[in-house]
Amino acid sequence: MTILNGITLALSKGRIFEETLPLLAAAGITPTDNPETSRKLIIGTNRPDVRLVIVRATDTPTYVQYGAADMGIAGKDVLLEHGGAGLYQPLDLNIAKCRLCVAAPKDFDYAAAVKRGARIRVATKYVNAAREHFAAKGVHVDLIKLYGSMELAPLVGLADAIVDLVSTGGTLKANNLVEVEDIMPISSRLVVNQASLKLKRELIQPVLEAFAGAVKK
Ligand SMILES: Nc1ncnc2c1ncn2[C@@H]1O[C@H](COP(=O)(O)OP(=O)(O)OP(=O)(O)O)[C@@H](O)[C@H]1O
Ligand SMILES: O=P(O)(O)OC[C@H]1O[C@H](OP(=O)(O)OP(=O)(O)O)[C@H](O)[C@@H]1O
Repeated sequence: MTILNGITLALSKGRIFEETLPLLAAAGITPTDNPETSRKLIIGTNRPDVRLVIVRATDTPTYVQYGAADMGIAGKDVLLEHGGAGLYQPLDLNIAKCRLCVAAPKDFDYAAAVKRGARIRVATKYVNAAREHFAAKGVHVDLIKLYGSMELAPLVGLADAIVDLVSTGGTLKANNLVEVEDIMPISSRLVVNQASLKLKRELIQPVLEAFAGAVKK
């Protein structure tokens, strides 16, 4: 349940939590525990009217959609798969930046396979974004849903290619894969429950403005 006289913000551990700390600081919010070391899933802050809930990155939009959290921070990749129902997305926070791309083993000629209209087996966690991308390009694919370690799939014959997030390119390189198509840039967005925005505007609006002022261009 959300706190009636306050706001609940859903965050995932790791890069989103770390990169959100400066934004929270700009809004005058300091968490009282570190989710990396604490096992607590509800974390208080220096402000009695603001609390954090620690969720899986892919679950953030769901908590906010159903009002279990008033606000949250989620990657565009996650929002594309969720669909965005019930969510207001007022702000690109420009954090957790990476890109969604198609990658394949060095010896797989992706361009040639596309050209001859072959059916390509693609493993990914991002089936909605992948389906849309390949449909727009007229590429025939069989999508295989995975929940992580996509880079392994082409190495063991599960797929010809993958759709995954890339940042430094280090993970692709370590697994002898190369990027063959860029799909879109990814960053994390602030999401707000549409009802909370109306009912708790006086609490949410200042946080929104502080975040907007602290966003790095
Ligand atoms: N290598 C990366 N560099 C920068 N940002 C990234 C990178 N990988 C993922 N992200 C972004 O950070 C978000 C959170 O990633 P994180 O690794 O914390 O969760 P996850 O392991 O992908 O999700 P889940 O725990 O639900 O499986 C992703 O949704 C994406 O938008
Ligand atoms: O291009 P790079 O800088 O190597 O980053 C890309 C990797 O980052 C993400 O994984 P993450 O680090 O989130 O691991 P996880 O999916 O196991 O959480 C993504 O799924 C890639 O595997």
